[in-house]
Amino acid sequence: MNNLITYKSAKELDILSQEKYLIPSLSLMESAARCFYSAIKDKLINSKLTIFVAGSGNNGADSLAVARMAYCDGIKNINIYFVPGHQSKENKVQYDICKALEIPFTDNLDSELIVDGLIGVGFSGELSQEKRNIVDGINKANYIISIDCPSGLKEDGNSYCVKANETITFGYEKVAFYIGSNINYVGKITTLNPSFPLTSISLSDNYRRISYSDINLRKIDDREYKNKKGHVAIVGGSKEYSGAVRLSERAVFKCGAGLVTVFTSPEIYEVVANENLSPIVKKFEDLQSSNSYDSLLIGPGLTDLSGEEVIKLINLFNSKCVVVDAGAIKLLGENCNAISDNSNIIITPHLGEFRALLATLNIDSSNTLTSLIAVSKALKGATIVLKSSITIIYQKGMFYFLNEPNPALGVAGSGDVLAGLIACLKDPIQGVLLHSLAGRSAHERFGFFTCEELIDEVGRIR
Ligand SMILES: NC(=O)C1=CN([C@@H]2O[C@H](COP(=O)(O)OP(=O)(O)OC[C@H]3O[C@@H](n4cnc5c(N)ncnc54)[C@H](O)[C@@H]3O)[C@@H](O)[C@H]2O)[C@H](O)CC1
Repeated sequence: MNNLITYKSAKELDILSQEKYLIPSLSLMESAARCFYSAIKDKLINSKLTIFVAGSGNNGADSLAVARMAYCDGIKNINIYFVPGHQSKENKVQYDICKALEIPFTDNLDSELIVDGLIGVGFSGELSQEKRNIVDGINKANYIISIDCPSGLKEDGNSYCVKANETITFGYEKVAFYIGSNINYVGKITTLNPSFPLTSISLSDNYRRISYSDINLRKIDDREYKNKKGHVAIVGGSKEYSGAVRLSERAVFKCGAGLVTVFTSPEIYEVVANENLSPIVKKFEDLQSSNSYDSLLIGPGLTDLSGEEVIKLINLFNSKCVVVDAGAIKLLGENCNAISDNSNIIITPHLGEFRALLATLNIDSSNTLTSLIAVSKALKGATIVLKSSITIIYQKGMFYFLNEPNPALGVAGSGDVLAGLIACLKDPIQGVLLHSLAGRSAHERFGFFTCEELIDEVGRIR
């Protein structure tokens, strides 16, 4: 798990390094520029002309410092494109050095390689038209390397910004990289530590990037009997969507559960009961107690229950893990007040379902992270798994991001499998990681795949 930080915290890190740990600002900047220069030196040598874009803040100062290091190292095919404004004191120092060294300045952005130091984590609000024109000019280059973050990258998505091929960021990756479609503007990410005393500073930020190395599935003992391996109740299925509940059920078994009971619509009871040999199959009305079950998954293919009926079942499992997916998610909004306190709900919406939920709950949708907090609060502290090419999990005040895009996972039934895994493991992070890893492995094995193949891959990995 890696920390991610907001722009505000990145600035705090800078200030703490200077004020508490007495590292001079120019010394941090020198280290930042030095490690940045080492990382891009080969590209500078091989470029006919590199333009260093420098704004008037410390991001611009970094750009000036890197340009100076390259120049002093004998790389003369560089120009500086300086954007005047209210200059920080470090910027003034770096600017004066570049002028004294007579490094050429230009007002032309035509170049195959651009180092983008227009604005870093000091960015707020919107870019002026003048800055947008500069961003457009930068974006015409063949290759762009952004310092710390692409200039103009907003923390709430919807950015008008530099589209970098690479971003070399200082200290920690920034949360902004993983919001909305921002990742498309960041390019390859490298994280360098200039000399921030990272291990001495405890950040209050609640953002983590998760990866496959965080997979930590409960080991199933050799002698474990089916009752010990977990019993999952699944409520779902309708005449229109009879496959969803079956995919969830198979995913639960392949994930290691010993027992699954499916509660389904009377209309498809025969189909589900006859075509599936492993689960116990019952009708919706038969679910009267949570006693025999470890968790509940409600929603796959569900169309025939009312909001009141869904909430009643969720509340029945009040003290246990409840995963709410697909057809049940849309019923939550209008009935959220009826959800019991202290429930352990995990909802798994895709972006469309999440937007619909925001509309029903009358929550502002302009900032993904704040809207996740608001939805969780409205649903009595629910955990939210927001599914997209970057999955965001919001749980108990923490945000977890998984950035493992896989076009093959965007296939009918993929969400039913994920919901099944989370219900079986009773852990959204482990469920999301296992689903993603199985998707990657299935993609390598089959190319594009069906969910039956994905489920088999879950069994192999588990
Ligand atoms: N020791 C250090 O100082 C280190 C700094 N690093 C680098 O510093 C930047 C952060 O620098 P800061 O001066 O705080 O801010 P920026 O340069 O990112 O931006 C300020 C600059 O941008 C202008 N601005 C802000 N918002 C807008 C807007 N909406 N439209 C137009 N212009 C805007 C503002 O007016 C200022 O001129 C960090 O990213 C690092 O690159 C290193 O971390 C090393 C140590």
